Amino acid sequence: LQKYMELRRGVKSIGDHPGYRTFFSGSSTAGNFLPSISGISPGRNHLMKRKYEDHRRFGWDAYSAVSVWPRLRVGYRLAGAATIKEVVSSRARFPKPVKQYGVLTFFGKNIVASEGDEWKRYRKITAPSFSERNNKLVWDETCRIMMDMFENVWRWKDEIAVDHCVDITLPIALFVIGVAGFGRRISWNDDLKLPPGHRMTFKDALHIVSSDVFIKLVVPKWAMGWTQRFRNVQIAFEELRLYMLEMIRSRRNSEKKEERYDLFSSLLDASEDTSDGEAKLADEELLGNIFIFLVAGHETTAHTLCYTFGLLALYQDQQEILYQHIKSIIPDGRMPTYEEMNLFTHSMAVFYETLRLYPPVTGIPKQCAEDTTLTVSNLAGEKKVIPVPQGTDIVIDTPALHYNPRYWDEPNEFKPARFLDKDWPRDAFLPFSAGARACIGRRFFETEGIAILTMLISKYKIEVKEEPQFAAESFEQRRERLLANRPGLTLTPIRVPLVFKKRV
Ligand code: HEM
Repeated sequence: LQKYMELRRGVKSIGDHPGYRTFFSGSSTAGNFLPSISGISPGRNHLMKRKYEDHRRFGWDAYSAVSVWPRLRVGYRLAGAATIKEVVSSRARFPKPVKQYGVLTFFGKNIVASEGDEWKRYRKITAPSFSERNNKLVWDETCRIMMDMFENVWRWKDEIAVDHCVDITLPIALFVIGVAGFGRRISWNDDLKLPPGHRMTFKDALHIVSSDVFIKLVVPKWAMGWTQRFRNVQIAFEELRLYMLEMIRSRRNSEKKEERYDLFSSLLDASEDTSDGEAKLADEELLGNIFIFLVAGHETTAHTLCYTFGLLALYQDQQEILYQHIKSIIPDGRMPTYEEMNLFTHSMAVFYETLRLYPPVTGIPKQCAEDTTLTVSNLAGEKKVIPVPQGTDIVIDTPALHYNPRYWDEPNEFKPARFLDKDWPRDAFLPFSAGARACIGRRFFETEGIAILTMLISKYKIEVKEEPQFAAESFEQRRERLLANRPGLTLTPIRVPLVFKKRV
């Protein structure tokens, strides 16, 4: 009865604006496991599963979500471009709920898990690291990694089949962040000997930390010794920390400082330069921030590449358009250069269309800092002012925004050309968020992604791997199977089996 009264109070505080009324909130631990059950939980992964459908059902581009366990939570899920713009541009009124990110501070405080003056300081110190010189490094190193893969791993074979495309995209993204983030070249056939005093190579530590970070997030400290996998994760975290401290020490001690443009070195330099009176980063903060670049930049990139390859395998006509465009810029198949990056407009359009359909971050949380209101609208063009009490959870529902038919014609279709139109609706495309807290690594990803896509498509044709058990499926069934996803740290493709065929 008490919970029922709480629910009534919550619903009243938002003027009974339509939406979910459930026992568990969608973002609670239980809500992350339970399926959709009326009155109990909106369901696991419901933002991506429902896309725009809940907004259509509740009649507005913002619906409410009121839940009572373990405490009363009142929230809105936004899918209207103008309302979202208002939220992301008012950082003081709608700050980031940093408590939800506390678990990302194992190595130290950082730019993702902070707000207010602390965040401002981190952003100011880290932003210059994402420089033009770093982008060029990203481009050159990505091309080198791809060439290394063609020559030494694929050995220019006519056909390469993979059971799950992330088996390729995760290592590529890891190698790029390894060199452009940490300043350490690691490669496909890396058989580095274990350095003295270490229990794991840098490559293994980086790989385990970035792919199993969720274990560290969900398993309590006292249970980390329970299984071999947990133990390895624990060791990998300790080892990565050790490697990073060694890197800091060796660079501080080296007499002649060579010019380096990886994020780690730039951050180290910036944190030592206190000429403008800014307090320098403590070692813990340096570790915290560089670690967060690894977490934020690895999986997002790898999963986006995986969806891109999957979509191009399904839509052969789109792949051919892309191939012809790439060929028109590098007809002789040579290595593309960083200076040419902006010419690959079709490659960028393919990425944007992939990110529209499969945004890696499906809900961007904000919290309301004061009693206020928001204006929302709907498909019929009606407007309404809704009350937003202090403490309301706001979620920018990227899948709903990206599939909202007000902005996107045939939203379920894969049509990269929509991004070639100079008037495409920028405010309705938020895979990198927007405003002051937008992704700082956007250009890093775009540089890396375009280099990978351009090199791969110019040399190989991507097809769906044929498997006898799926021989009779329709195109729609095949698309659904290939692009099926589950929630993880970021939206995670389940299994994308592909074949890469060498172009003649
Ligand atoms: C497809 C690729 C990527 C996507 C879709 C993506 C998406 C996002 C989103 C949605 C946010 C806002 C998160 C929030 O408000 O909680 C964000 C923030 C951030 N991203 Fe990315 N990201 C990508 C790649 C990268 C890369 C490659 C890096 C670094 C190398 C990076 C570093 C960061 C950092 C440090 C922040 C926090 C910025 C701040 O709070 O000031 N991201 N990203």
